[in-house]
Amino acid sequence: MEKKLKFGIPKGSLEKATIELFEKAGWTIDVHHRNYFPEVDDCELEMVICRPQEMSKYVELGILDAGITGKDWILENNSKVVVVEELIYSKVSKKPARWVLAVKEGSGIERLEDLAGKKISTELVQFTKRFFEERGIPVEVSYSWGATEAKVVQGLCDAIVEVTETGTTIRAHGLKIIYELLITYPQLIANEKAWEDPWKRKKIQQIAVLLKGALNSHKKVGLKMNVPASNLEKIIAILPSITSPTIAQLYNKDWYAIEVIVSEKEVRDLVPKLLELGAEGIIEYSLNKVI
Ligand SMILES: Nc1ncnc2c1ncn2[C@@H]1O[C@H](COP(=O)(O)OP(=O)(O)OP(=O)(O)O)[C@@H](O)[C@H]1O
Ligand SMILES: O=P(O)(O)OC[C@H]1O[C@H](OP(=O)(O)OP(=O)(O)O)[C@H](O)[C@@H]1O
Ligand SMILES: [Mg+2]
Repeated sequence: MEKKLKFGIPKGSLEKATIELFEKAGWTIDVHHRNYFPEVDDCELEMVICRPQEMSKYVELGILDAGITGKDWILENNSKVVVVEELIYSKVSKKPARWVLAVKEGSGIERLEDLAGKKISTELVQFTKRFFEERGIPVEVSYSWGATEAKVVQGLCDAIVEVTETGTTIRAHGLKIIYELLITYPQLIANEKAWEDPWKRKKIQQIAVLLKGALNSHKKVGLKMNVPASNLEKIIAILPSITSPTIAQLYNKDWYAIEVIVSEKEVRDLVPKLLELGAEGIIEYSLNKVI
């Protein structure tokens, strides 16, 4: 029988970034209009689009073998799953999403203790309840279906526990962050039984390595150049190489070819220095993966 791994793609905030990451990693995922079972160009994979809030429950139950969701929802659900890899990406940036406690500017609420007896609105109810219980601060936590920032502005609650990436929404509502509860990244999680199955584990690891490799190549480029033997050491000394440089002697010449991976923004300062030291034929190329 043909083997397949059932893999969950998060719907919503992370969907686009996740599909783009898979593309860079080598898998094309085609989402057909209003269909939650996208096509993927790998007969060993079956993709399912699933709400990130529920993903860890499905992975824990084995309905999905593996999937990607935020650390926040795994903690909220208290799910028993294998965390295979933390993947550093977000909705629009590589910055982490942060769950913060925010209040109306001028509310007089400055510290966690000031919230005793007050109302908090959030999507992350269980996590927030546990957070305040552990600190012995009695608060009333109620579930918000979204657009949470508006609720504190309207006076429906005294504070919110909300996720923020760029800070735009918090700023747009004139809110003030008074505490950071959790930094969250997407995590690749696996069902415990699936992880014990050698075929499934290998497939999950293949995905993890390639997704990580695709993320590692972010804002990095490859540089290739020829350098005279007389300046080889000087040139190597100024190369901010992420990996050790590859060096090969050119045929029949007192010259060497050097290849390095550097961060994209270092190139503009590096190139003039390399030219000064006699480097020639400098080539910069983009990278898909760094593994
Ligand atoms: N603006 C954001 N920037 C970065 N990450 C976010 C943002 N909003 C949500 N996330 C992260 O994406 C995951 C899913 O978010 P969330 O639970 O809010 O659902 P959603 O994808 O935003 O759906 P919807 O768009 O319907 O609200 C969570 O792990 C969360 O941390
Ligand atoms: O810091 P920022 O970059 O502004 O991002 C934060 C906003 O993004 C999410 O909203 P989402 O789009 O998920 O809407 P929702 O309120 O319907 O969940 C989150 O709930 C914040 O409102
Ligand atoms: Mg949301």
